[in-house]
Amino acid sequence: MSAAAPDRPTACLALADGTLFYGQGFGATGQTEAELCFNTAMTGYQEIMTDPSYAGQIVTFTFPHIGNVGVNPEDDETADPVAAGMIVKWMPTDPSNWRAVQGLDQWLASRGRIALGGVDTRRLTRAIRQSGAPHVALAHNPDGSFDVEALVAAARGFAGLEGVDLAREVTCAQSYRWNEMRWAWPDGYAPLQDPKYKVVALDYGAKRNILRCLASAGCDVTVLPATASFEDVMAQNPDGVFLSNGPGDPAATGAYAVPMIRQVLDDTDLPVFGICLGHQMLALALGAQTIKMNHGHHGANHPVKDHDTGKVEITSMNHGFAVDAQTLPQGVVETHTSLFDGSNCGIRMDGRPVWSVQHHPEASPGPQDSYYLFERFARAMADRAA
Ligand SMILES: NC(=O)CC[C@H](N)C(=O)O
Repeated sequence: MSAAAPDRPTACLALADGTLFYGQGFGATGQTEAELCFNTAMTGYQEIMTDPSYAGQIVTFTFPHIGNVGVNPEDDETADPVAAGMIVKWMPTDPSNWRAVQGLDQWLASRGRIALGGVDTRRLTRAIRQSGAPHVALAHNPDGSFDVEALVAAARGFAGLEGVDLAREVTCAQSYRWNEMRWAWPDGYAPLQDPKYKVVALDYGAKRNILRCLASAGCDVTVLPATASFEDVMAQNPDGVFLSNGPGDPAATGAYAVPMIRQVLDDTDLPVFGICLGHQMLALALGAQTIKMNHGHHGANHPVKDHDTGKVEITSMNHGFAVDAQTLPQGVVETHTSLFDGSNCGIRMDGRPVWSVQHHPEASPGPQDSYYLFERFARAMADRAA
């Protein structure tokens, strides 16, 4: 199939500035509004689409061949796709992989997610880089008729992600215990074995592989809803507290998450570990500020420097906000920075086992260079118990 827009387009993407991209629709029909980002990962589209951190966003994949391996039940990061939609250069071909149970097209359709294929994703990516992540409306209509003015108006009407607490929408309704470890060939996910540390994980939109990595590092994880109180956390009698990734504006989620984290820091000596939104929550609780980035970081090959060891880790990234390193208070050390743009990628409290990173060490999808952070968390809990 051609990468050029088909003669009779069945989907249309409108940017708030009025730019239009026509192509071929797949997945669900209808219309959706969101912020648009691009992701440079070459693999892992199913994990990306089901990462709850993508709520409120449509993902443009810069890698042109997306959908080739279909979808399977093991690679979901949560029960349903959470990204609002997807944009690809080439229309997906029939899946060819022994793990596939469904094609990407049917999977998206059955889960109500709209997709657009056959557009020039390089042009779209350049537009995002130059002008910042745009607000967009994406319509898929098999009869090919589009009210373009209404579509542009819908894009302009999208309120954006700033000030929006999306963690509340994707968090679990009730607490639960996690009981699965990381994937190991040939057996797949093994059940939790011999956990040594009791960990409470605050679910702001947690990816399953984070919970698996914690389990593989020896943690018996109880997942609590994002709005859990300090008392709810302490009722679990934890050895450590984990703050998950998640969607939306950290400042908005911080309105209720920060006071709880502050109390953990003030009233306990528990090790604390945060990832992505959890990193931003910890930074806010320590008195720093977060900022909206131009087009964020979304990919699986981002170099990050660990200042403690001098080592560079190749990481998985997905964030549109960042911790403003200029606002880190005394007693908080910048531990990691992005080698792409120098933005903050990690902090730690001086002299305490309290730290967090902006990147995704669970790497689903992505390289596994940063798994050591889970083991470091386990060691901190062991040291505290000793
Ligand atoms: N992956 C995440 O946890 C993302 C955090 C936050 N929503 C951001 O976009 O920066």
